[in-house]
Amino acid sequence: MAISVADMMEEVRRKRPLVHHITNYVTVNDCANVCICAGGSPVMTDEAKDLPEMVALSSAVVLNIGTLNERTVESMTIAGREANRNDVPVVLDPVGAGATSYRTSAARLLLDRVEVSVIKGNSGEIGVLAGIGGKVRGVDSVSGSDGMEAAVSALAERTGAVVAATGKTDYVSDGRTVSVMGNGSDMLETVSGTGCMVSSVIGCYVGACGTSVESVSAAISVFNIAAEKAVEGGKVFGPGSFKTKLLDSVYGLTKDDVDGSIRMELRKV
Ligand SMILES: Nc1ncnc2c1ncn2[C@@H]1O[C@H](COP(=O)(O)OP(=O)(O)O)[C@@H](O)[C@H]1O
Ligand SMILES: Cc1ncsc1CCOP(=O)(O)O
Ligand SMILES: [Mg+2]
Repeated sequence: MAISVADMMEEVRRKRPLVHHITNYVTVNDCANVCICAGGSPVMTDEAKDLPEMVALSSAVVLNIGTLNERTVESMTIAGREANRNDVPVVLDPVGAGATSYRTSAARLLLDRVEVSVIKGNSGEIGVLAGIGGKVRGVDSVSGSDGMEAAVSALAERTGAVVAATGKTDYVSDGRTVSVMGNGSDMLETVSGTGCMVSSVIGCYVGACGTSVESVSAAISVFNIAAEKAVEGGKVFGPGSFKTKLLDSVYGLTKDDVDGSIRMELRKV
């Protein structure tokens, strides 16, 4: 029988996967904290000499190009290749792909150099990488979600990765199955880094439960249900209090919260 989202949440908390990140300097602390709240153990390092041992110890590697530069793209290549050698899943967050040609080519270069297990971006970034013409301004998607179900499936089929596109509706596919999810809160758009945080939570879930449409979807659902619960608590007065409540809510989410709120549909491609 397939393992439920609530059971995967418990599995992550039980296994406490070590999630290695090379990520951006805007949201790095939020990624570390959400990783702990979700049940994982974060570590951030991008020094080439530190990478082989750290990656070998890790349950997952998250590569986030939000504040990329020539040195960190090389570090991401080293970390990704070490992860491949050690059978450690790699999550790529192509932040800002499509906004500039440098970001788009860096995302493509990493996909060429590294066997990536999960590609997770907003709908604009995934639209660009899938070739359906998403629009990205800075790090934000300015495209709608038209065609995303086909886009995630096509990119998954082309790359062999599980592909996730986030937004008001979230889509995840491995090229055979697509999951379509409707949890979340529009408050998530008022805080920088919620997409980066989702990538860290995905790192926890693939690290503890393996890479699949189900585990990636579970991570997104847990994060988005936590956002709903944060707002329902009545103590959110704006983006600042929302971010604090969001972390509390990821930390305290119960199996009943998940089972009572989840909005996820699995479809065959
Ligand atoms: N309008 C919305 N309503 C509900 N959830 C949203 C909305 N926009 C984004 N989200 C959620 O916020 C998180 C970040 O998604 P997104 O804004 O697409 O990424 P990014 O921050 O990388 O641009 C995801 O969990 C996504 O499902
Ligand atoms: C604002 C900004 N600039 C470079 S990285 C970054 C954070 C992006 O976070 P997210 O992808 O979660 O919106
Ligand atoms: Mg993002």
